[in-house]
Amino acid sequence: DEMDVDTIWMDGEFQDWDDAQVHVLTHGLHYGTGIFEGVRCYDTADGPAIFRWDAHLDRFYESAKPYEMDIEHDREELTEATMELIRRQDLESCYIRPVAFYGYNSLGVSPKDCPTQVAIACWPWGTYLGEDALQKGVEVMVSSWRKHSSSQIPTNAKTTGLYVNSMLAGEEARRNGYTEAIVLDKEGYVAEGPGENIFMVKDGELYTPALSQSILDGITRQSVIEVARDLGYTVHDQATISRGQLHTADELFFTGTAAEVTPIRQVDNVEIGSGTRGPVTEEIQQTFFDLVEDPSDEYADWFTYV
Ligand SMILES: Cc1[nH+]cc(COP(=O)(O)O)c(CN[C@@H](CCC(=O)O)C(=O)O)c1O
Repeated sequence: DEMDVDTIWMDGEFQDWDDAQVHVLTHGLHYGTGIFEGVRCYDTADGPAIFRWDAHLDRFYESAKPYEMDIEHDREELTEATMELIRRQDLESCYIRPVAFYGYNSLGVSPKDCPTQVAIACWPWGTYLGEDALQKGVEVMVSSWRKHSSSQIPTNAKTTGLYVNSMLAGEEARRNGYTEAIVLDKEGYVAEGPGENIFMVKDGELYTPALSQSILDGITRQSVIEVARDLGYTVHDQATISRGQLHTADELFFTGTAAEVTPIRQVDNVEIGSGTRGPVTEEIQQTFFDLVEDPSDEYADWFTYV
């Protein structure tokens, strides 16, 4: 059914979608000084539920800290606003985008007297990397652009300005006929995707780059680590993965709120394992989707019902 969205919460009020606007001299527009979240609400067996809302809220407030952004709305207000947005628009499942940014006052790199603005929008968002991506996997290339280093910018903060690096890498891949990129860190080790974390399967064990490797501490990454260990897998969650290991991996997959669990079937035209979704990837993907469809008691606290 056509779920149209028409409302955005902005600075404490619900506004019509088209009225939720900012001035062209907004600090965040000129200098990338915004922080944001990507969260999914799933239509579970017991109704719409937001996946790991508390962890996403934690990260939202943490991301603001390096930039001294003062988010003047507390967790309860942001939670209530989000629930109301979902209810008002009859969204059973949706993608939720909270954003905070330095607004309009004076221009100049220092945001000195610019207000911090906050907005939340929700919309239906299907499979992030294409319809058959979840089943068949995607073809990626290793980008010629490297990830910014955590010594140059807080890569653990989900900062809007960081995503020019993601756009450069992702668009380079798509210009070359691939669905997505894999981005190496400045030392040349595997970091993550433009909008996803990455996992490698080798000899039945899972590996994912260390948080020190200039990557975002993904909440889906955290969830997959826990679920995989509960399934009995050994998970090396502070791994260093070289580019060469990408080609000799048995399996590779992306994780992310938007990407969920997406298999990678080729890197730079080299087939990975069987050249399609691998068995470990399939088991973890299936467990993830079963979980968000019908939450089990074990992970009950990962779900905030609308
Ligand atoms: C750079 C990056 N790394 C890892 C992740 C995975 O994090 P998590 O969602 O907490 O598991 C994301 C999420 N990317 C968000 C934005 C996507 C977009 O296109 O915008 C997302 O998946 O919502 C990233 O942007």
